[in-house]
Amino acid sequence: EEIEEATLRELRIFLREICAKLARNRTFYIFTKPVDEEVVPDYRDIIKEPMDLETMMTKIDQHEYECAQEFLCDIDLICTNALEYNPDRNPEDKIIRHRACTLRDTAYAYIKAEMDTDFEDKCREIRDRR
Ligand SMILES: COC(=O)N1C[C@@H]2C[C@@H]3O[C@]2(Cc2nccnc23)C1
Repeated sequence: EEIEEATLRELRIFLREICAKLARNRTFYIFTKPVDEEVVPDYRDIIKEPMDLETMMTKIDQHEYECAQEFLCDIDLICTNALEYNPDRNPEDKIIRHRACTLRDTAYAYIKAEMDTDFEDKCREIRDRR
């Protein structure tokens, strides 16, 4: 109902700012857009559920996140995809794995630092009720 819609609106505003801040960080450039299948033809043979920050921004606008935990699940997906597709000991793979882990840790830190725990609890209660 109306109070709940106001809460979800506030969540979307908060998540857009977190998502934009991550996308502005040049360390995370490789995660800002979907991996181009013309550039990397086998990517979608290996990674069954691609994810990136631009797709996440669209999901926010489509009301697909009802709490911060669901947003962080997609951050985790970006990270595990990168670890799975780039597993080798060569320098390029190591760099992208390090960037993926840094993206994950930075996202969790931003949300913990800037989100009221009882606001997240309220979002989860609304989600669980629906
Ligand atoms: C999240 O991004 C990734 O997991 N990848 C994996 C691909 C392998 C490597 O880096 C990527 C793009 C690319 N293009 C050309 C040649 N090699 C690469 C980005």
